Amino acid sequence: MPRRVVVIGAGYVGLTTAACLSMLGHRVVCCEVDRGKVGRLARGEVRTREPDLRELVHSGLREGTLEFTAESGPAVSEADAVFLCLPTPMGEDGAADLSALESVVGQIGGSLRSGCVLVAKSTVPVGTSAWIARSVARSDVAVVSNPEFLREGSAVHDFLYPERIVVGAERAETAEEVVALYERLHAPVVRTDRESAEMVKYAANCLLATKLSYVNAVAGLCEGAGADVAKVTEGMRHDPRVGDACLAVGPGWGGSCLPKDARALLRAGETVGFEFALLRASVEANERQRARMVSRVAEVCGSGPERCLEGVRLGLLGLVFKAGTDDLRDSPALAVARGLSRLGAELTAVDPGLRGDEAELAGITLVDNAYQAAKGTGGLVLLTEWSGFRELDWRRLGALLERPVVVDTRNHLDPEVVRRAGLRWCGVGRPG
Ligand SMILES: NC(=O)c1ccc[n+]([C@@H]2O[C@H](COP(=O)([O-])OP(=O)(O)OC[C@H]3O[C@@H](n4cnc5c(N)ncnc54)[C@H](O)[C@@H]3O)[C@@H](O)[C@H]2O)c1
Ligand SMILES: O=c1ccn([C@@H]2O[C@H](COP(=O)(O)OP(=O)(O)O[C@H]3O[C@H](CO)[C@@H](O)[C@H](O)[C@H]3O)[C@@H](O)[C@H]2O)c(=O)[nH]1
Repeated sequence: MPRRVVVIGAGYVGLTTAACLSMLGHRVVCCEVDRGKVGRLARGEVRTREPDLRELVHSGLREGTLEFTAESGPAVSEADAVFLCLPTPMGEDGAADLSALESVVGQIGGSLRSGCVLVAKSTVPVGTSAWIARSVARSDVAVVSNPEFLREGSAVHDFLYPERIVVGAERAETAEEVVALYERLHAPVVRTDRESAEMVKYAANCLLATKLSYVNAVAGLCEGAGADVAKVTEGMRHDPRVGDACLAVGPGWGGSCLPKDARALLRAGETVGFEFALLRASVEANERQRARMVSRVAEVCGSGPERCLEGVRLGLLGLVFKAGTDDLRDSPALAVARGLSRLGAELTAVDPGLRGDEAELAGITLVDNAYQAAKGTGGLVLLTEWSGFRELDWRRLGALLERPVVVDTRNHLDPEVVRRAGLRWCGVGRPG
């Protein structure tokens, strides 16, 4: 049955949720504090780089099932369900910063329609939904935890074809109201209490992070032992208990979620007297992985016996945290770039996801293509796995480079193709 839904926050999660729920037949109002963004979205200008998102927003606007506003009051007073899709970034002590959530809950609590369900979709520490319920302090409003599992770069697809929908509620009837919003998705539903739903999200993200740290560590071991991590992971992935996902080595894991969620879970453990040593080791291994990639580039591209990078020009292929996004938040690629810069390297980069006006790029020259990035440099460093990097003309690149070498921190390129063009290819955990 079509419902009146309000989504608060028009970021990756909020805008995707709003656009997809309107596509599923609900009447959606998306509230956003950034008035500039509201104006742009209302005109159909979608800057979030996600496949199919612009088309869904356009269709919702055209059909009149999707609206954008900066004023949440009128919309929430008529809504059957209000989704909180607000940022929960890392606070100073590592815990999730809930200030955006606190301020919105304080603002809207009194305006919610009687019978409305307030849905916490942001990633929040265990106990937050119960806290929201206490703050709203209304027996006629239910608070439900419904964490989101979409990945950037495939947000719309992940929302519309979820592996599972997790709904944590105090009462079965309220859970069913949220489940009904998604009925057209035919996804498996996990019904639970609010606290367990909140924990599912952290436990899942932190397991993925730990798996990534593990595979990066196996790559390090392969180097010393003379094994090839590509063959090792190929041999592992056939076992369904290991699974196919998160086995690609890289310069460490990053993005807006995994690092902050790992820190938040560690902090949450501390507050209840539980030292999550395994997770802490994963976080530390991830820091070492980023540093290891900086050292690797210095070994290969540095000069003199010290392998010094002072004044060495390097071309970087990719800066965003993974291919398919424009997101630089906690990007391992950017962290490695900064590490190289601290050692005195001069950096030119290309990234198909970036426009060039990003503040985080301080000191890195962004150019339009890999050939410009390579020209006159003492080596290329591949940091993000954009598919276009596989199609490059390596002979042409080799001729432009002062030193024909590429450090591939993601084992993304075909080493034979690169070598046939006369360049040295250095991967991670692989011979060469
Ligand atoms: N990005 C992801 O892939 C992803 C996936 C699953 C879950 N999450 C979680 O979802 C939550 C949101 O993440 P995101 O990546 O969409 O964040 P985001 O930073 O992309 O978007 C948040 C939006 O909320 C807006 N906002 C801030 N304060 C507001 C207020 N008072 N009123 C209205 N709007 C306000 C911001 O302007 C911004 O547009 C976080 O808890 C995150 O951990 C993110
Ligand atoms: O085989 C892999 C897979 C990922 N990564 C890296 O790991 C990080 C995270 O990747 P990914 O999980 O694809 O990105 P996100 O979009 O941040 O998605 C994660 O974080 C979201 C926010 O919580 C969750 O909803 C998703 O389920 C969870 O996968 C990135 O730096 C990737 O480059 C690898 O190095 N190798």
